[in-house]
Amino acid sequence: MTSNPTLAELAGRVGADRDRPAYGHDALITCDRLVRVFTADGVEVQALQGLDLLVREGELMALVGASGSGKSTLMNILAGLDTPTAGAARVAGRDLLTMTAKDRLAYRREVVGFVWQQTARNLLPYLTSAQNVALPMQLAGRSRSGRRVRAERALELLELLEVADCRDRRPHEMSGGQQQRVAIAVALACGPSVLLADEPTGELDSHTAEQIFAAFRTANERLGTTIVIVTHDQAVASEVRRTVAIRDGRTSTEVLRRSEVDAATGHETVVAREYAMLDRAGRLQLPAEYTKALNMRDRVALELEPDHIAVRPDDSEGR
Ligand SMILES: Nc1ncnc2c1ncn2[C@@H]1O[C@H](COP(=O)(O)OP(=O)(O)OP(=O)(O)O)[C@@H](O)[C@H]1O
Repeated sequence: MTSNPTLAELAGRVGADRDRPAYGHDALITCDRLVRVFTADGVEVQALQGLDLLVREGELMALVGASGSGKSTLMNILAGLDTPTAGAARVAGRDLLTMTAKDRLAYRREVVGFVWQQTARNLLPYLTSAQNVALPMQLAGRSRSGRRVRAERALELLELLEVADCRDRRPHEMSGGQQQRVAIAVALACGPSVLLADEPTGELDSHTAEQIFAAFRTANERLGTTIVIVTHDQAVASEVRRTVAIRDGRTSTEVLRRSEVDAATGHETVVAREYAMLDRAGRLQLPAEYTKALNMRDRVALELEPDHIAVRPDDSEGR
């Protein structure tokens, strides 16, 4: 490293920084230092504290985190139901902070689809499955394409999600798992760029939860829809290639999984690796179990090595 850069070198660095593409320029979902503060009874709660997240087009990913870590707050913002206090959030080129009420309505109808935990919140009780799936198309002004075309698309989606046999049933005539599959079809009706699901398997047993997860995967693979699922269910979380953990209103760690094929046996195994998120200010959240194991608190010692940075317990005592 040069300790005294020349003026030309400094100018070169500034130029390189300016030409670097903006954060998240190629992502479908970009959250940049997202903040959401709630005030209840005069007390401020910082639900999101500068959260950074990038999701690329076509991803199927899970968000996990303890109760109260900010998952639902983030989902409500991405769904266009709530507005952040500060920071930036963009989905499919739409700026979620500056959208007008009219743009927000169009965004909710055309860009995002959602599936909630409570099966009852996803479907209208007095409509059949086919009518529930056709309704968003009608509301989005696709009536010009005609009732028959909407009914055909509704049936196609119910077939894709393997609940075509439920097309004439109302929600109370179906199991929880069937209702959630129909809910996914409703969420996909207008061909959204992003499908958001907040604990979609929370009310289901583990076997049904697996089937619902398979339905999300089908939607992701066959329709190319980008899907973000909030879940407490470790089994569901480990089914996806990427799981991002949220802690205290920030993304903290990320697990990436990839398949490896053994050249000799041809066996495929999934290898998982955990990463910590480094934010744009250089902040890093160390997993609590790591810091506890080495009794690290308040201050740690850092050393820059040629190919890594070592983080050691505070050794300043007695020096
Ligand atoms: N409307 C609100 N008014 C005041 N505080 C709120 C509001 N919504 C959420 N919070 C607070 O913000 C924090 C994050 O809540 P959030 O619901 O996003 O967490 P979560 O990770 O989804 O939790 P859970 O897994 O229990 O659903 C919590 O401290 C919560 O009490």
